[in-house]
Amino acid sequence: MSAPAFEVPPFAKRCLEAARAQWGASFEHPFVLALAEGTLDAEKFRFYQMQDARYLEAFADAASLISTRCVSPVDKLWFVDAARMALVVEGELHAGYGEKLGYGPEEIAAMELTPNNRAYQDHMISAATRGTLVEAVGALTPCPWLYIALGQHLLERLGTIEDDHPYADWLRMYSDPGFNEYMNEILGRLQRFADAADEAARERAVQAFVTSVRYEWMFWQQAWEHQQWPV
Ligand SMILES: Cc1ncc(C[n+]2csc(CCO)c2C)c(N)n1
Repeated sequence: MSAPAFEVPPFAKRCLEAARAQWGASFEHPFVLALAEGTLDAEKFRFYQMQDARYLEAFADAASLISTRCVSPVDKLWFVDAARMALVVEGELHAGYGEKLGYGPEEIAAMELTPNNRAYQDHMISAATRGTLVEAVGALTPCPWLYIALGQHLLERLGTIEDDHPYADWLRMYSDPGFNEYMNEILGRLQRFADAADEAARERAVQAFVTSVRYEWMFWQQAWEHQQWPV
């Protein structure tokens, strides 16, 4: 086992403990297993990536909204940067795959969101606008945390990511140790905002975190089944 890649403060531990079963389910999802093995159907990956491009816009909006609610300029700047990074860094990953898989910004903008994607986005934006600050950050945190934990876990399992692996760019992006600092920064803020809140607000933040972890699983699922609206 490698050393822990980043610090997990007590409140983040409490959140993770509350979401243990849902968190583990993502690691077992057939989409994730096939992605790691390189056997994932390209059409499923294309569907996922296009939905994800729109999801990242909502992540950036949630982070921007959170920045307006922070008091300290250092905290504001961190969330503004997180919004920017979601659009720029991950946008590059999407541009690369868009070229390979044949989709561009117009198709992404015109595409209908799946029910699960829409629900996840609405949950994050609702927590960012209607929740307390700790609840807003609680809803946002599973997004980077689960992917980075997953990326590091898959890298450990695969040993190395071969250049000819069809999803090498995706796997390399999320197993990049550069994200460890990002995780220390967001989990440290989650702790500080939890410390400044009352217990009722902390419990709501835990529940918002668990809900986002559920939606992370549902995001794999909507791509796996090419989810459609029932009517
Ligand atoms: C559904 C979904 N969940 C999580 C991520 C990963 N992610 C989104 S923003 C961010 C922080 C760095 O920009 C990370 C790691 C994703 N792409 N799609």
